[in-house]
Amino acid sequence: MESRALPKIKEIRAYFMGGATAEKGSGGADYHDQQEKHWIDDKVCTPMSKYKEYEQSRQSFGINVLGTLVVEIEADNGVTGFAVSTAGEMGCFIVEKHLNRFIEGRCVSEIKLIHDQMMRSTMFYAGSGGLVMNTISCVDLALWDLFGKCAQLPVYKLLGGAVRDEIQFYATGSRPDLAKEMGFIGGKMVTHFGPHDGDHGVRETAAMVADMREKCGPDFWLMLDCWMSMDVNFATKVAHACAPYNLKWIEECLPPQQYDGYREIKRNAPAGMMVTTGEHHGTLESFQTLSETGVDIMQPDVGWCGGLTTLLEIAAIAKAKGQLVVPHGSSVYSHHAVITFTNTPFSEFLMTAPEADHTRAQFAPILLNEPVPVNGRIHKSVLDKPGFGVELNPECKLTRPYQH
Ligand SMILES: C[C@H](O)[C@H](O)[C@@H](O)[C@@H](O)C(=O)O
Ligand SMILES: [Mg+2]
Repeated sequence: MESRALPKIKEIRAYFMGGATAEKGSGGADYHDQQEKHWIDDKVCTPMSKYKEYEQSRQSFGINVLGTLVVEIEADNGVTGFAVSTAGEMGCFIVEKHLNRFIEGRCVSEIKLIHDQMMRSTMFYAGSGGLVMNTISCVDLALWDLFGKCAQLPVYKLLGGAVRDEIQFYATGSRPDLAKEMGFIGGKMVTHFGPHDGDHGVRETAAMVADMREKCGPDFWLMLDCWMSMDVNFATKVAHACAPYNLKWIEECLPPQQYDGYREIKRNAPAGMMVTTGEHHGTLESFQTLSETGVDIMQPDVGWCGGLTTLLEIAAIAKAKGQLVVPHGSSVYSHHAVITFTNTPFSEFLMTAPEADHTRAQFAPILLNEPVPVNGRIHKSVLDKPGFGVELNPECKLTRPYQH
């Protein structure tokens, strides 16, 4: 039986929403771009926190300057796939003025060839991740969405199908106690103190964990997300200060490339406490190096690491090493991947409700039909729609700044 002829790609288009040129609070894939008084911007400790003027708000130093990139790819049969990521207007330039040449005219199934050409052709300016890798990731995800829509299959079935009936989630936010009531398996909190706060910062962080342990009982998972803000000594002290409260893991203590530091923290961590990182790592090679440090969980963001094509390769590296791969919260783009991974027993759901007191779509408002966990879970049947199963919200004002 001949395989059905698949269409060719007619046009790729890039739009943006939010970012430095827009009103604050656009949300979307740049989910740090929220309104005032949101838990996600409440004195979260970052590498900038040692500068007093930037200590209170990550938006004050520009965490939300990029905005959302939307990539649309239309096939010659009229079917259109799309994806969103964090790259904004600058991502539009890269898509329309550089990457378009590798995409238009190709068959919708030539995802790996296009991915290789995007990676090789940007090597001279991509470095090891960041804006360019976010842009490539967004194109890759749009290609997978288009392929699924042309094949009339959900992406997870294109990848070989589910290895479990549902995905269980931990929640990232300021209220693990409420997350427990909503059925999540754990709660990850941000840290508010760093090395510049000295031992007072260690004590305050441990007190926060102790308080939440009191509220959540002995077995609910509690984790800390340090967002690159620490050094080896401070992270090690915090880990040991929180060990009595059964901290399950300490996440992203250091900047991405400090591999020796991660190896050191892993070596010095309390027995049984996991060390994790990865969301700001941006190439397959960096995950190979990270895997060799011995971290327990690698946490790539599928919208930032090179897309689904790279995430599949990262998952294989982790699997070979007996490590878990638990992608950074990236909505449907990671749900379709992780339900096919045997080394991803749970996943992250990032609470974008300002008080973290109810579930709200992570990329709200840009995706229609974006699923949220019910009782902390998403069943595979929820994913049974072509592609990634979401559509662009027509009410979101998108701008196409460049054409080719
Ligand atoms: C909650 C963290 O500070 C970040 O905002 C979040 O994006 C990421 O680190 C996470 O793991 O969810
Ligand atoms: Mg994190």
